[in-house]
Amino acid sequence: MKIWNNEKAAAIEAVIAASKLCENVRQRLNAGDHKEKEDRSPVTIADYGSQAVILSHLAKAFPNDPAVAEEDAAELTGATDLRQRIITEVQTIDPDATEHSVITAIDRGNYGGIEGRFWTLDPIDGTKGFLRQDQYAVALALIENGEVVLSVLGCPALPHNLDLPHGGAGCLLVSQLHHGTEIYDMQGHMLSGAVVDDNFNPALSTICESVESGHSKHDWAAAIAEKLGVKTQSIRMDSQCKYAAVARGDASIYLRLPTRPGYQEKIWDHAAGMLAVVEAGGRVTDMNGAPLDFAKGQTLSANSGVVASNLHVHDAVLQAIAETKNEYLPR
Ligand SMILES: Nc1ncnc2c1ncn2[C@@H]1O[C@H](COP(=O)(O)O)[C@@H](O)[C@H]1OP(=O)(O)O
Ligand SMILES: [Mg+2]
Ligand SMILES: [Mg+2]
Ligand SMILES: [Mg+2]
Repeated sequence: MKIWNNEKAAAIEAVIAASKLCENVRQRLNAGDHKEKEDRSPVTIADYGSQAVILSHLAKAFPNDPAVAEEDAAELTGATDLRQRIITEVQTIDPDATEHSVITAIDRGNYGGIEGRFWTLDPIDGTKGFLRQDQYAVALALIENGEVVLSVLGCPALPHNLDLPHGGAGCLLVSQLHHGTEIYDMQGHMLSGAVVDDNFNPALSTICESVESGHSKHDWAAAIAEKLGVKTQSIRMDSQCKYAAVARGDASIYLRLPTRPGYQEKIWDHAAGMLAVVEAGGRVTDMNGAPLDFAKGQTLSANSGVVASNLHVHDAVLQAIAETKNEYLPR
C-alpha cells in the first residue's frame, strides 16, 4: 500500500508554522487586521499569512506540486497597509521572507485543480469564527487523480476535551488514505489515534452544525434531529473542526444542509475534514448519499450538502434527510 510519509512530514511542519502565525494574530486581533473580499466574505492578515507560510514550505519540499488554495493576492492590490502587516507576520515565522516571496507564495495557490497530483489549502477555514475568537481550522490536503490521499487538519483553538473548554488547546488531525487518522499536539508530537464514537442509536447522537445560518440550514437540521429522536441541542461550531469533532468521537453527526439552490462547496472546505473522518472509521457523503467527488475541479459540483458521521448512524440520517427534503430543500 502506498504511503506519503515525506509529504506528511512537510505538511505537518507547514501547518504547525501557519497555526503559530494564526494564533499570534488572533491573540492581538484589531479592527484593521481584516477586510471584505469582493464576494463580501471576510479575510484577515492571518488568512494570507497562513497561505504564504504553507505554500512556500511546500514549494521548497515539492517544487513541482501545484496547489489550489482559497486566497488570491490580487485582492491585495492597493491594500498597502494590509500587505505590510501580512509580510511582518510572515517574517516572525520566516525571517528571510520578503514582499516578493510572500506574494509569490500566495499566488502559488491558483491552480485550477482537475488533473494529476495537487495540494488543496484553506489557510483559515471559518474566518468568521476566527474573528469571533471561536473555532477555526488550517486545512491542507493532497489530492491524487481525484482522490484525497493525505491531510493535515490543524485546529489550533480546539480544546483537547470539549467538556473542558479551557483545558489544553490545539491539535492536528493527520490522515493518510488506508492508514488511519492520528492526533498530534501543536508541537508535532503524536498523542493517539483518532476513532469515531461507537454509538449505534441515532437518538443518542450528538449533532454538530455551522454557527452561521447562511452556511447550513438550521431549521432543517432541527427537523432531522426530531426525526432521529435526538433530544440534546446540537453543537454549533465554525470550520472543519466539526469534522474533527466527529473523527475524535465528540459528536456522531456533522450536518451541512444547503441554504440556497446552486451553492457549490469548495474542495478546500472539505478535503482534509473528509479524510480525517473516513480514516477514523466514519463515513462522509453528500445529503443524497453520494461520495464527495474531488475530481471536478475547485468545487464539489457533483454534490449537494454534506453529511459526516460515525458510520453506524449514517443511513438513518440520510433517510431523515430524504423524508424532510420536500419541506426544507431551498429552491
Ligand atoms: N452559502 C454557503 N453555504 C455553505 N458554505 C458556505 C456558504 N458561504 C460560504 N461558505 C463557506 O463556509 C465555510 C465556513 O463554514 P462554517 O460555517 O462551517 O464555519 C467557509 O469556508 C465559507 O466559504 P468562504 O471561505 O468562501 O467564505
Ligand atoms: Mg473555508
Ligand atoms: Mg478560508
Ligand atoms: Mg473565506
